[in-house]
Amino acid sequence: MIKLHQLSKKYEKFEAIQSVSLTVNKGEIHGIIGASGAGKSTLLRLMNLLEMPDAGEVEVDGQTLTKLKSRELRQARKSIGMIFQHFNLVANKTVYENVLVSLELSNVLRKERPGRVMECLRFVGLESLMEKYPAQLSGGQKQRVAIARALANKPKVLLCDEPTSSLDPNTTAEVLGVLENVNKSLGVTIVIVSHEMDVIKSICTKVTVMANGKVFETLATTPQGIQTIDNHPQYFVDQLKKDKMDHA
Ligand SMILES: Nc1ncnc2c1ncn2[C@@H]1O[C@H](COP(=O)(O)OP(=O)(O)OP(=O)(O)O)[C@@H](O)[C@H]1O
Repeated sequence: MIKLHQLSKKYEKFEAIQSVSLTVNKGEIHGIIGASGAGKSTLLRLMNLLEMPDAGEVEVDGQTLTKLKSRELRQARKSIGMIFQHFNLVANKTVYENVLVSLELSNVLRKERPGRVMECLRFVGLESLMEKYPAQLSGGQKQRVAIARALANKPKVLLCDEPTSSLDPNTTAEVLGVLENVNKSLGVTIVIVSHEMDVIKSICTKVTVMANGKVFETLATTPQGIQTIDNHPQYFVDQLKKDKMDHA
């Protein structure tokens, strides 16, 4: 589904990505993990040419993006959705309007838009919040709006840049559940950049470890399942007391 061939990217003289080749197969949930500065986000942004490589090729769904003219690239990008750590929602638009924007931008027929927006909101379980504004939502709800917006154009690939890094453990679990559902029931291939090992282990079927702008290793993994924690205040008290005893 995604093939990167000897990709390189420099910022001034700094080589952020150094001749990286990587294949993401159709249907995978492919994790990318590594230390801060390893090049994970840059590599993800190269997959839809949000960053242009200095050298190498990017192929997505059989099309070599790096060879396309700007109009063709805009068309090809419709099959690549993206979500971000800080959600990137439009603050003065409602949940409904935030999803609608992506259909307006891609010139979907006007009469088809309302049905498609509602379909996406239903998928992420947010129909009842369609009139709310982003500031009225929790972090998990905001990320679900962003997922609905990314799904609006029926992408084949969803790129996720630290999608749960601003969220608490249970909200992380909620968002990971939605992403797993996007993969399983819609057949969307997912690439997820995270520095959180638990996130990567929970849903990924393949993981690439990056270091210093290079692929250190890519390995197949068995998803361990999504963990939730007890949200009851006594749980936190018990954990704090346990830690104190462990260090006594
Ligand atoms: N637009 C930019 N201009 C200059 N340097 C950049 C730019 N984007 C990234 N870099 C540098 O490239 C390197 C890789 O950055 P990148 O964000 O891809 O790493 P990362 O592995 O995602 O790290 P983190 O987990 O901290 O986000 C870093 O040293 C970063 O400072």
